[in-house]
Amino acid sequence: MKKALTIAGSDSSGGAGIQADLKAFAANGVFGMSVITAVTAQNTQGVFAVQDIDPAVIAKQIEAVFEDIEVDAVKIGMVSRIETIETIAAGLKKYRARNVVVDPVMVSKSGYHLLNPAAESKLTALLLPLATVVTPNIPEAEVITGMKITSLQDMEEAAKMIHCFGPQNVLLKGGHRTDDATDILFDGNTFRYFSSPRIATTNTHGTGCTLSAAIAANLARGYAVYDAVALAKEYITTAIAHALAIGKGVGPTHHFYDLYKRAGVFIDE
Ligand SMILES: Nc1ncnc2c1ncn2[C@@H]1O[C@H](COP(=O)(O)OP(=O)(O)OP(=O)(O)O)[C@@H](O)[C@H]1O
Ligand SMILES: Cc1ncc(COP(=O)(O)O)c(N)n1
Repeated sequence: MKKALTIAGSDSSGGAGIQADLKAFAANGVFGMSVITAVTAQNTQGVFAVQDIDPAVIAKQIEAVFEDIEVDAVKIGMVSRIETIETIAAGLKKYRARNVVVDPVMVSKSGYHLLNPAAESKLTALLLPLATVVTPNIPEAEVITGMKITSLQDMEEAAKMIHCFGPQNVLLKGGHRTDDATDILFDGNTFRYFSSPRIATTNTHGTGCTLSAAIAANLARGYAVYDAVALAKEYITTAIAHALAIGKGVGPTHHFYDLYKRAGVFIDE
């Protein structure tokens, strides 16, 4: 079994962060492992407290995993602050991590700053060059590039600019578009479009976490980047189409819809 590692924050409500990543890993056929960067007290309505994990403990978690287990892919999510980013970058370099998917998480759907704005440029400078794929959403791409993104042309332009920071591939996600949910993949030469209609649901907590973890799982299993993204896009679209009305706010996606359907366990919300 291939092994994938998520380096991210814990979401107590289970829809985003480490919890979403481990569910997405399991649903996409890999053994999931985790390095926790921060513990958040959050639910479908908001984030109420954050405790950053001591960088020495983050470094030890990375060491414990890589010294013992072959890591086939890594997904990076919430990285909170400068010390955390520096620790992760050093760890990934030390262990020559491969198939690295960086989700540059900045602000939660509920509006909480999961990344200290003072650390934004550090994330760009230290983590983007290590990425096989970086997966910004539109607001994150606007922060990274400093440009306003309102059209598919703007998305292409921003993807080109982000590629200059050193990732091998940029997947600019269109979840914040108003008409459809088109994501654009740029490998430095070619733009590839992954389109799906916009699904009318308010339950989209953790969509980006889930997509980036699924891409990492597919890379771990040996898929090329284009195929890894295409399969992950199908997976997230199904997870959103069958999203769960759990909690009083923005509910989570359904990480196991296809598996449950095949097993006849549970059909739909
Ligand atoms: N309403 C929707 N219908 C269909 N696809 C969607 C919808 N919302 C998001 N997506 C898709 O979900 C994936 C994640 O994109 P999104 O832009 O929501 O990420 P994100 O904002 O980083 O998510 P999060 O911060 O919640 O983890 C993309 O493939 C996007 O196109
Ligand atoms: C620990 C953690 N990581 C990432 C997100 C982003 O997810 P969303 O934008 O859906 O709130 C989150 N809310 N919490």
